[in-house]
Amino acid sequence: MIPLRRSLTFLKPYWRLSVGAFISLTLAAVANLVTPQVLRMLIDQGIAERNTNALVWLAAALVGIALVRGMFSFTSGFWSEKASQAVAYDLRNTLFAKIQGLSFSYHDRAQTGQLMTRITSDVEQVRTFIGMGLLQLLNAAALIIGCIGAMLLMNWQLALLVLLTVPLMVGVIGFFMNVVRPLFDQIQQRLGALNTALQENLAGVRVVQAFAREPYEWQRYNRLNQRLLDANLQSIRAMSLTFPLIFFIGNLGTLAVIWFGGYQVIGGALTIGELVAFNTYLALLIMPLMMLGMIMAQITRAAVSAERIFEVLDVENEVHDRPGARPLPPIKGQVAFERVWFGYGVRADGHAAPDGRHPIREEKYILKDVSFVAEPGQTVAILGKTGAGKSTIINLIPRFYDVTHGRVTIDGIDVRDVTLESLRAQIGIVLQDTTLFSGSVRENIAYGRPDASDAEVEAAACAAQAHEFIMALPNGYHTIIGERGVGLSGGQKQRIAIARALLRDPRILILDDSTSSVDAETEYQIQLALERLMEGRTSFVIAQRISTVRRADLILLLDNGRVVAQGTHEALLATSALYGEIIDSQFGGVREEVETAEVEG
Ligand SMILES: Nc1ncnc2c1ncn2[C@@H]1O[C@H](COP(=O)(O)OP(=O)(O)OP(=O)(O)O)[C@@H](O)[C@H]1O
Repeated sequence: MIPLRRSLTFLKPYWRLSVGAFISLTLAAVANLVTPQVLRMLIDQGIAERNTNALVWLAAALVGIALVRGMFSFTSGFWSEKASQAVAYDLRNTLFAKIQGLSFSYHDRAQTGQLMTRITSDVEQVRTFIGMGLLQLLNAAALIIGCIGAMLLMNWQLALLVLLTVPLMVGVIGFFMNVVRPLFDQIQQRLGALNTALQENLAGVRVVQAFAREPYEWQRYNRLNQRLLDANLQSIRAMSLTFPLIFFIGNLGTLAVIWFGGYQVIGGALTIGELVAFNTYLALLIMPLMMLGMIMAQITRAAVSAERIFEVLDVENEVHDRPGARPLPPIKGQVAFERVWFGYGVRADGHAAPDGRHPIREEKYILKDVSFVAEPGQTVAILGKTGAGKSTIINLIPRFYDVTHGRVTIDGIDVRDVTLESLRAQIGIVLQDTTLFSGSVRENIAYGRPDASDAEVEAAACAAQAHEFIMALPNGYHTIIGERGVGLSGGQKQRIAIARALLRDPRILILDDSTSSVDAETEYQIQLALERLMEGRTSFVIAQRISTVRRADLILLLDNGRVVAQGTHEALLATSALYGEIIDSQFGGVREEVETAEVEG
C-alpha cells in the first residue's frame, strides 16, 4: 500500500480540489445520516400523531436534505474526478520523461509493451482510485462510523446484535483481498505481455507477412489473450462469490432488526419511527460495507499498478550526469580511448581491469583494453568480423553506455565529467536504420535544431543531396512523412538523416557508410552527401565500403573485442594478415585491385 500512498503525493498541487471534494463528501454523508432521524420524526410525530402540519414540514425537510445531498455528491464527485485527471496527466508526463531518459542498458532489458502498459493502463488504475476509490472509501468510512454511532445511541442492545454481523463481513472482505491481489498483479503482467506481442507485430508486420507467419503470430497473440481472459475471469469469479456472501450476511442483520426490534415495538420499548430509522441506518450501513468489497478490489488493483509505476520511476539511471558535471565547451574533436574495458551489464564496482591473468573474467568483456587516438578532423574506420565490437565502440563516445574501466576522452576531457546534453549536442549520428518521426520533412531535418531557419534547412538538404527529391514531393519541405504521410525510400530517408546531422554541425560524427538496397545513382549521391558530412569532422565509420577504408586516416582492426592492429590501409596491408583476410572476405578481392593500382601508379 506504500506505493499507493506515494501516488497520493501527486495530489499535492491540486489540494484545493481535494479539500473541496472532501468537504462536499462530509456534508453529503451528514445529509445521509440525518435522513433516518427526519424519517423517524415524520412517522412518530407526523403519521402516528396524525399531525398533518408536521407531516408536510418534515416531508419538505426530507426533500430539502435530498437536494443538499445531491448537490454535494455532485461537487465531491466532480472535483475529485478533476483532480484525478490532473494527477493522471502528471503521472503520464513524469513516466514518459523518465522512460525517455533511461539509458540504453535499461531499454535493452525492458519490453516496450510492458512500458506502454504502465504508462496507459496502470496510470488509469491509479487515476480511478484517486478519482473514485478514495472518495468511496472515505464516504464508506464516514457512513459506517456515523451509522454505527447513531444505532448505538438509539438502541445499544439492538445495535450490538446487528453489529455481530460486521466482523463476519470484514473477514470475508479480508479473505477476498488476499485472493485477488496476486490476481490483479497477474492481470497487469499479462496485459503487458499482450501489448508487447501487439507492439512487436505492428512494428514487424512486414516481416511477419514476408515469412507468411500470420497463423503463428495469430496463435501467439490468441494464447496471450486467452491467458489475460483467464486471469480476468478468475478475479471476476472471486468477486462474484464475495458480494452475494456479504449481501447475505447483511440480510441476517436486517432479519435481526425486524425480529428483535419488532418485539420491542410490541412491548412498547421502541416506537415504529425508531424501528424504521434503525432499519434505514442498517441499510445505509450495509451499502458501504458491500461497497467496501468492491472498493478494496479497486484499491488492491490500484496498489499493484502504483507499484508498477514507481518501479519505473525509481529505476536508477546507469548513465547520468555526475554531480558537478559541467557543460562540454566547444570542442576541436580529438577523441581518445584509454585502456577501455567494457562489458554489457558488467559493473565496475571498484574492481581493477583484468590483467590477463584471469582469462575467465576477461570473457565478460566485449571490449578489451582498447586504446587509440583520433585527431580532430580525422576519419576513423572501424573494421572487424561480425560481433567483434564495432558498434560497441561507437556507443561509448556519446555515452550510450559508460566504460567499465579506462576512459573515453574528448579534447582530453573524460566524457563522464561533462553533461550528457552538451556532449551529445556535439556528436552527430547517422546509422543505416534511419528513424524519422511523423511530421513534415522540414521538421525532421530540423529535429536536432528546431530553431534553424528555412535557408539553413535547405542548405543542409542541398549538401545532403536531398533538396531535389524533396522539391519533387507534393508539398516540398512541408510534405508530411511517416505514419499518415507519404512514404520515402530507404535512400531518401538516409539522405534526410544526413541533412539532419549536417544541420547540427557536430564536430564528431558517427556513421554507418552502408548504402544497401539502393540503385547506383542513389548510392553515388549518398556517398557524395556522406563525404560532405565528414569534411572537417572527426568521423567514426563502421566501414562497409572499401573506398572509405582506403581514405581513412586511421583504421581500427577489431578482433573479439581487442584492437589487434591500427594504422592506415597501406600500413595494415603490409603488417596484418587478419586485415588482408577481412579485406578479402568483406570487400571481395579488392586487395589485388589495390595492389595492381599501386603497381600501375
Ligand atoms: N545491448 C547489448 N547487450 C548485451 N550484449 C550486447 C549488446 N549489444 C551487443 N552485444 C554483444 O556484444 C558483442 C559485440 O556486439 P557489436 O554490436 O559491438 O558487434 P559489431 O562488431 O558491431 O557486430 P556487427 O558487425 O554484426 O554489427 C556481440 O557479441 C553482442 O552479442
